[in-house]
Amino acid sequence: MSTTEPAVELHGITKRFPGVVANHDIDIAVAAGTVHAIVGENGAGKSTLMKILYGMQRPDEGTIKVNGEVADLHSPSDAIARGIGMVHQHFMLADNLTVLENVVLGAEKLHGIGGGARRRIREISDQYGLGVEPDRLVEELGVGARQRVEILKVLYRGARILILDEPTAVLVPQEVDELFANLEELKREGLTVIFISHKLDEVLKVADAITVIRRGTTVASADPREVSARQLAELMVGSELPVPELRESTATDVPVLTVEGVTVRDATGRAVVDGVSLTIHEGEILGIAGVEGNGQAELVEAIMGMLPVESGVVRLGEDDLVGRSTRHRREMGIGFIPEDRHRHALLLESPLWENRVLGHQTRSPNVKGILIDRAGARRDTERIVEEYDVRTPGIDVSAASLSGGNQQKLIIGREMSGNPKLLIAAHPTRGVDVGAQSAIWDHLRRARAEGLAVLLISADLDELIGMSDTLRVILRGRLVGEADPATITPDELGSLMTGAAEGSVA
Ligand SMILES: Nc1ncnc2c1ncn2[C@@H]1O[C@H](COP(=O)(O)OP(=O)(O)OP(=O)(O)O)[C@@H](O)[C@H]1O
Repeated sequence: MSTTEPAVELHGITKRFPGVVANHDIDIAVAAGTVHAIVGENGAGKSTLMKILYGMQRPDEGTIKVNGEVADLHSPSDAIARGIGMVHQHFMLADNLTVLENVVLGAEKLHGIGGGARRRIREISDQYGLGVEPDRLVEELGVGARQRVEILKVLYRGARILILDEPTAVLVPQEVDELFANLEELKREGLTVIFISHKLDEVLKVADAITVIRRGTTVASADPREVSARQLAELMVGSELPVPELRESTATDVPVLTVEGVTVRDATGRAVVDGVSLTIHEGEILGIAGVEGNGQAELVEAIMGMLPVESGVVRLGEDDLVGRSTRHRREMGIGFIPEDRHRHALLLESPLWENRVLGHQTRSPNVKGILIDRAGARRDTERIVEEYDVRTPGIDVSAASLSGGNQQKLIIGREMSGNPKLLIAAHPTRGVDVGAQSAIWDHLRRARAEGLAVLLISADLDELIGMSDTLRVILRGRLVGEADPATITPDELGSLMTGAAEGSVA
């Protein structure tokens, strides 16, 4: 470890929200020129801490030092002025603009909007091996390339300290390797990277130092050369490292979901889902692997009735779903965990118990006659909070006040209630810590043993391989391959997903 001044020192940081102490007396020193990982359970306080360091939130107590100087950060622009940049998990780029336009937006004063800016972008791209082309349209770029644009955007503004929020959640293994190579470049140039991750094996691979946060406070510093993923998980949650595994098949030959020749077109007439056929049986989990943006989201939306299908058949059991509303489909027995929980699964400003009712307002225990049964809904929300370990001070706080992982646990509890026949699960454990993830996998396994059919979409290839009975690969809207989850490795699956390998891997 370097003996120079730490790039960032957080000392005695405390942040309170009504009913919750999100950060309590946190001390962290991040050495300059290193990659420093922050790990911890859902709700441990990681995002809050990063928001404080990026000036988005003010601590109630404590001091922040940047390069040895006390920094009073009132806003992200204060943070940027100190050389701190943040790359959010949800990319914030405008699709219909070029890379250059995206990068200079709001930073026109630095190098203009023309040749000077283009030169600077090329310079940064070359310096750190980012491979960013200033004149490409962002919509033409894959996920990994977009992330590199986000990183470049931050560097363009002069950041020497980068905060990355779960940067690998959306990447396939090959892209993760590329990102890590980029981080090495940044380090070599003396930059400092702080990142949050739930993927402990990746943390061990790339971090120089690890800080574990538990229930709002720093409980340990771990040396990645000396701890195992299991030990790290134990430091975080005090329990064993789970593995997603289900080998004994419970699949029957009773079809629950039948999709035949389904095609969906986007506004420009392009087939985003192109003649997709699949069947999921009782007790079967069918996983779909694909690089984001290859039609899996549209397939899910077509099955849920959120996008019209141009042709093809979608059946639940014997019942034709085409033309039915999303609400009707839910009432027929489909649970739905959408990809974008903020847009499609939660009313952020509403209390947890109202979110329990959302999408389930016509079903027990939420109704009595034709009226909402407030007491019934509240009781059932308490049950979900208990069974799914949703960390919250109560069921009357707003969904917005929960940490990301705890919001997700609430949604899963809601969608698993009422014993659905089919569960459509898009990235069910994204942003969820290892302990909660294993609990969710257990819930899914149990429901599967009782006959639940699941369509699983996930960017977490270990989850996809570990949980699926049947594994299909989607590429440019078509199902292009089938893989055997018992034998395929994440790397092989990643190659199928990017089209680098053809056909099926037995
Ligand atoms: N704006 C807010 N209002 C009230 N409580 C909040 C707010 N933001 C965060 N909290 C609470 O602070 C605690 C820490 O949340 P934070 O989002 O920092 O956790 P996290 O470690 O990032 O979790 P995750 O891994 O689930 O994203 C949680 O109990 C959360 O409910």
